[in-house]
Amino acid sequence: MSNGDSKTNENVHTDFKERMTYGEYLNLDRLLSSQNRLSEHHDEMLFIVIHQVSELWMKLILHELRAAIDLIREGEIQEALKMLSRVSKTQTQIIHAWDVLSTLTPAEYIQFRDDLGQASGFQSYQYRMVEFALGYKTPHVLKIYEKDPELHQELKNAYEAPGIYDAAIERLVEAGFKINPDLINRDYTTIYQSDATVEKAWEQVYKDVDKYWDLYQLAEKLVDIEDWFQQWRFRHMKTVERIIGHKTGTGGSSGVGYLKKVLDHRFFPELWDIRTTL
Ligand code: HEM
Ligand SMILES: N[C@@H](CC(=O)c1ccccc1NC=O)C(=O)O
Repeated sequence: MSNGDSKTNENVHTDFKERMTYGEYLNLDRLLSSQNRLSEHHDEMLFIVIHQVSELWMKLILHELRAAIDLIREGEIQEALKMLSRVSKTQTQIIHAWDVLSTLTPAEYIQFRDDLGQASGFQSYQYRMVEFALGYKTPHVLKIYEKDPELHQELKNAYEAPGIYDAAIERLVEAGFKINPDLINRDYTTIYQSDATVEKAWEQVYKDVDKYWDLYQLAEKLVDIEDWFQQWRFRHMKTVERIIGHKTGTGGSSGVGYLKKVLDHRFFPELWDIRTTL
C-alpha cells in the first residue's frame, strides 16, 4: 500500500492543475504583452486591441465553421446547427467592434498611419480562411502568403477543400433532389456560381418545411451567416470611409472603392434568390 510519499504521474498532474492560476491557464502573460505600439500615439492602443479582438473571434468562428462543415458532410445536421448559431452570435460581437473603432477620428489615425507601412487587414489569413470556408475563393489571396510556406500550405488546403455550401449541396443530393452532376466533387478552387437545380431544390425545401426540417434550418443558418458577414463588410467599408475617406489603402488597393466592390459578392446566391421566386 502506498504510504503517500510517492506520487503517481496522475497525482503530479492533478497537483499542477490545482495550483494553476487564472493567468497561467489563459496564457495572459503572452496575450497581454502583445500590444506593442509602433508610435507614441495614445490611440494606437485602440487600433491594436480592436484587431486582436477581431482575430480572436475569427479563431473561434473558424473552429466552429470547420467542425460544422465536417458534421454536415457526415449528415449530423442538428449538431452542426448548434455550432452555426455560435458562429452568427460571434459575428455580431465582431461587428460591434466597429462602434468602438468609430471613436477614432481621421486626425488621430493620420498621426500613426504611416507607421503601419504596407501592413493591411488584406493580409489577415484567418479572414481568408473564413472566406474559404464560406466558399469565396479568390486566387490573388494565396499569393500574399507565398513567402511563408507553412502558412501558404495551410491556406492552400483550405482553398482546395469544399466549403460549407458544397457540404449543404451534398445534403440536397442525399435527400433525393436532382442536382446538376457537375456540382458533385466539383473543382472547389473556383468561386461557386448560382445553379438552377440547386435553386429548385431549396425552393422545395422552403415549400415543404415539415418534410425537410433539417435542411430548412440549415439554409436559414447559412442566410444568417451571410447576412452578418455582409454587415461586417459594410461596417468596415463605412468606418474606413469615415476615417480615411477615399485615400488608397496601405495594402495597395483603391481603399473604399475596393471594399465597396467586394460587397457585391454573394456566398449562397440561391438562398437569396428563392426569396423572390417563392
Ligand atoms: C482605421 C481602421 C481601418 C482602416 C482605415 C482600414 C482600411 C482598410 C483598407 C483600405 C482595406 C483594403 C486593402 C488595402 O488596400 O489596405 C482594408 C482591408 C481589410 N481590412 Fe481593414 N481597415 C481598418 C480596420 C480594420 C479592422 C479593425 C479589421 C479587423 C480585423 C480589418 C480587416 C480588414 C480585412 C480582413 C481586409 C481585407 C478585406 C477584403 O479583401 O475583402 N480592418 N482595410
Ligand atoms: N489598410 C489600412 C491600414 C490598416 O487598417 C491596417 C494596418 C495594419 C494592420 C491592420 C490594419 N487593418 C485593416 O486593414 C489603411 O489603409 O489605412
